[in-house]
Amino acid sequence: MSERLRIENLYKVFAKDPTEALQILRGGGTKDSVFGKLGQVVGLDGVSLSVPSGAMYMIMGLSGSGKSTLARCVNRLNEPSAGRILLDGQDIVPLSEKALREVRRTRMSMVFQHFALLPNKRVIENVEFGLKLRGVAPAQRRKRAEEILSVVGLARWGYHLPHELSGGMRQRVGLARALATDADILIMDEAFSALDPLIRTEMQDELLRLQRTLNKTILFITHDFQEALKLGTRIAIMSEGKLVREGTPQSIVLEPGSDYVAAFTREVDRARLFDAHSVMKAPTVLWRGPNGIVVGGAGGGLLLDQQEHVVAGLGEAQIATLKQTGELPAGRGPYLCVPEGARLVDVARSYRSDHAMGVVDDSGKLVGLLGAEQILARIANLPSPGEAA
Ligand SMILES: Nc1ncnc2c1ncn2[C@@H]1O[C@H](COP(=O)(O)OP(=O)(O)OP(=O)(O)O)[C@@H](O)[C@H]1O
Repeated sequence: MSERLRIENLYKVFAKDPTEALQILRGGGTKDSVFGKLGQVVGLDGVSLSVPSGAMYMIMGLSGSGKSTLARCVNRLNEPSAGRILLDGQDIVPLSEKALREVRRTRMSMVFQHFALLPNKRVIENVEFGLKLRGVAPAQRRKRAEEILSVVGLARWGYHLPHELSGGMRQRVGLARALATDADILIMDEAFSALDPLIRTEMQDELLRLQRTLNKTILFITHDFQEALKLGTRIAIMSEGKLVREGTPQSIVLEPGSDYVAAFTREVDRARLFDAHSVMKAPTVLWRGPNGIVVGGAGGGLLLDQQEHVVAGLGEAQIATLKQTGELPAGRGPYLCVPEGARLVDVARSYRSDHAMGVVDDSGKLVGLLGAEQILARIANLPSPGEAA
């Protein structure tokens, strides 16, 4: 996946002259030590990250950790004190105010927590707003706004005023306004945090649905780890202005790397987070012949064709015979195959103790084998069987 946004050693000190604070930070000092010595607040302390094109990239952390400052530096509402922000390879930090306005108008859109709609303008005019700023002709922008309102499920609400809509609907308008400009980067700052829990879940599902077709690069700020896990393709966790952990949701829960991050992961529903790929074992080849390949697994084995697609199961007795004789025995056993992206909760539902279970990729090729022990160990957060504690 190509890189859309890259942040290199970004610092933000809220001070007229950040020189001394930067020296302290670069010399290993902390946000606290800068405040203690200089009375200056550090927003960002040497943050570097890379956002792939099409990512739903979550910036997560406790209040005051620097999430909003990071987002505001990216769209340059905050002036970075040092560092580079590369948008498709171009550093936007040194850009003139005029060039910056152009970047903001055409390349990035914001969705805010409290919607930031114009209260006296109808919904459709709010959605058109970014296009108007870009100088798009009235008829054309109206058509685009109508299209995008129907994408977010508000086709019938265009001629209402924002206050006539519920909170969830207003946030759909905020989303529609951001999507209407066709900017490829969306910055969503706690966009769903003000919504009631049920509406919030609905909006999260809606965003996931939209993202499947829109494929935007989304920087999503949240203080809610569950939201980060649900939406994120990658998560960056911040503390005291620093980026303390970055990775996929599964990798962060598996290896938090610090007590600060581990504290977020305790309540995670592992069965819904982890997939078959994350716990499967590499297939062990037991036999290879002109008619296929036999690989071993819990509850028996699997017979594969030469393309490594599963064609049959082999029971434990048949595997024992094969091991004794070195010949492929007659008779076949039951088997199951699950896609590598299947969540463990669904894998567990289909599990049968007397079936060998294969994990297959999109083309149906076997990529791993799965037994009950691996599934249970991951759900219970125990070391996987065979793994050191
Ligand atoms: N304009 C400002 N002037 C001075 N300090 C600021 C300013 N904006 C933010 N800060 C400070 O920078 C630090 C990071 O704040 P920021 O708002 O980025 O955190 P956050 O993780 O987004 O928190 P929250 O979830 O509460 O919004 C905090 O210590 C905050 O007090």
